[in-house]
Amino acid sequence: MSTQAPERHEFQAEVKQVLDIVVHSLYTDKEIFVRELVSNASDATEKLRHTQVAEKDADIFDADLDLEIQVTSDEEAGEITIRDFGIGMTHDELIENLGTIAHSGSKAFLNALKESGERNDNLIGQFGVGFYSVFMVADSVKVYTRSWKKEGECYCWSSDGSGAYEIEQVEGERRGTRIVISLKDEYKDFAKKNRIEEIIKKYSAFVQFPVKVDGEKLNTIGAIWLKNKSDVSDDEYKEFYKFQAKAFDEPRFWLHFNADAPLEINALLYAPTENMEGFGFGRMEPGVGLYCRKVLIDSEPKNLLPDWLRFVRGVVDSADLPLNISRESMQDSSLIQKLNKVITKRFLKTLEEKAKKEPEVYNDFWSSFGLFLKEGVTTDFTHRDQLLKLLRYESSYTEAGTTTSLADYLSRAPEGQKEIYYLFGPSREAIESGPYIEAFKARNIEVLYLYEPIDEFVMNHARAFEEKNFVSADNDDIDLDAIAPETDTDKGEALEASASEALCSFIKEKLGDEVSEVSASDRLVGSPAMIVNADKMMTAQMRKMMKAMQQKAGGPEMPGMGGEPPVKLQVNPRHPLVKNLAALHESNGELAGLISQQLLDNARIAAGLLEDPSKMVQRNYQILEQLSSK
Ligand SMILES: Nc1ncnc2c1ncn2[C@@H]1O[C@H](COP(=O)(O)OP(=O)(O)OP(=O)(O)O)[C@@H](O)[C@H]1O
Repeated sequence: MSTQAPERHEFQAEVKQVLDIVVHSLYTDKEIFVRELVSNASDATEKLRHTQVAEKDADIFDADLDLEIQVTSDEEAGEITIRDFGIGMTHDELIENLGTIAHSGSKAFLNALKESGERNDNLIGQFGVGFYSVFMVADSVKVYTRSWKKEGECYCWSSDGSGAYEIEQVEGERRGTRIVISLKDEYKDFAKKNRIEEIIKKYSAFVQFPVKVDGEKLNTIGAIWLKNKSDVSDDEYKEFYKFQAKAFDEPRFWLHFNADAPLEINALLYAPTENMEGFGFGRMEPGVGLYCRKVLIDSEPKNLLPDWLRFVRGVVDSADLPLNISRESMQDSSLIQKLNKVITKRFLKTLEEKAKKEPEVYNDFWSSFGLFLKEGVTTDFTHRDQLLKLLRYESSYTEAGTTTSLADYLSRAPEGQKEIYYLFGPSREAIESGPYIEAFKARNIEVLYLYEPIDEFVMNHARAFEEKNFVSADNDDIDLDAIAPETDTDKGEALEASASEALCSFIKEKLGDEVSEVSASDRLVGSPAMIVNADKMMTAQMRKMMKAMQQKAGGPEMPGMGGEPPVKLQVNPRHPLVKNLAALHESNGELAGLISQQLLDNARIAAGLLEDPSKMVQRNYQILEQLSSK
């Protein structure tokens, strides 16, 4: 019997949007509404169980109820009821949870919808619209609920899925939530007992509480992470991944292990196939659930794994966890730190083994998730050495699209090579057509190719691998001749030393403050000139990137970042253009001056340093004009 008149509430605008799409969608797997509601029932029951164990003297309403999920149906009336004895909801929680879009699933759905820019029914299946999915099949839905807190009332929330819902106070509900679904005529089939049984078996095999249809328990698999590996089939592992991570992809691989020391741990960790961050869905939240003897402590514990492993999904169960500890203090506890250490180490070891025994699987993983490992190198000192072994890069030795490890790189390096060389560029083609690689190629010295902005930070943070420093190949004081002689010695005559000196001082005079030094170099083979970097800490690219970041942020200038610092220019005394210039600067100083300027700008382009080409284009015309007049 109602003690107050029903209240009418409008759904929040975003919920209306979701409901409109859900109700009118042509998505074919309508049955997923059962999965969503059973999963909500299970979550609510988990929360209740956690309260029971964590707060020994919590005053729980209806404390003696069994923790199970009951499903009943009435085929004739076209009705399904899903009931749990979980935490239930108060009046305000009903409004917050079922009237707004505060929860994760529907939010991700709306974002994905915006991203894909068009109506895409499949997104419902991929992201799950949670509770609202019931309106794909229901005419009306009633949610009877009673919160676990001793003091409280029972309520009935009801809606037909159009713009509004009602909340009414009712009497006599037990603790938890009872959802009564009145099916649309065309979906009355779902109320058939065998149909609902089939759906529950399909989607709810891993639910941690008994799911009973008309009193008969259907789900039997339960906590597979506590089982022996030999008792779990690959299909069960895959299904559990989809269930636990609410994933729509397959797992790439998984790691199932238990340990007794220093802590008792049962863990099942998955590497997903898809990198959702790569799809532009924003930063992933950690998704490895933390359990103590099957009791969920926290589904998204923050510090259980390092941040750069946030793509990993799965379950960690430790019998050593104290249950009566708040989630907040749990996050920083030394126990979590210990778990973190053990699990991270094991996961990294698995990656190392994959790389060794199944290189294709690892390389595939690397191309989707390598960025996370690179992030690890730059942020996680503890695991840096292990992570460095897992890095993969293209190089001047590999084919396009294939990569090398740092260890393999070193195994090929000539005896005298004390450093690991890399070049950063937008693509393989860009790096290979630039001037920097020439001298290395001419001596068969391998250079790693870095394509992503984070790579330079990786090199900078890591500094060295197996005591060999990472050095950018555009650095000015690399003594290549000390490592290996040039293989092709037939490069034509070089300018006389005196002529070359005279030319360098002419160029320096013409370029003024734009260059700090001009010198002849035998590092160049096919290019006339290049800019070399004298800053050991920062490559020119990195300097440019930091400056851009700074300008974007509108912050104060970092020291050493203001204006363009003068660059060091090296010219190739064997190159015909340079030889011509040596003769020209005596007969036609004006044209030789213009060509010197052009040489510098071309070298800037090759180094990725030319920001405004307009001056260069004007000068280019001047040069062409002078040449064409001859
Ligand atoms: N049976 C239930 N008992 C108690 N609370 C519930 C129940 N069903 C839903 N809720 C509440 O309503 C909220 C919204 O549910 P919904 O299924 O739409 O999203 P969700 O489960 O939070 O998100 P996701 O589907 O991404 O896990 C839940 O977060 C929960 O707080």
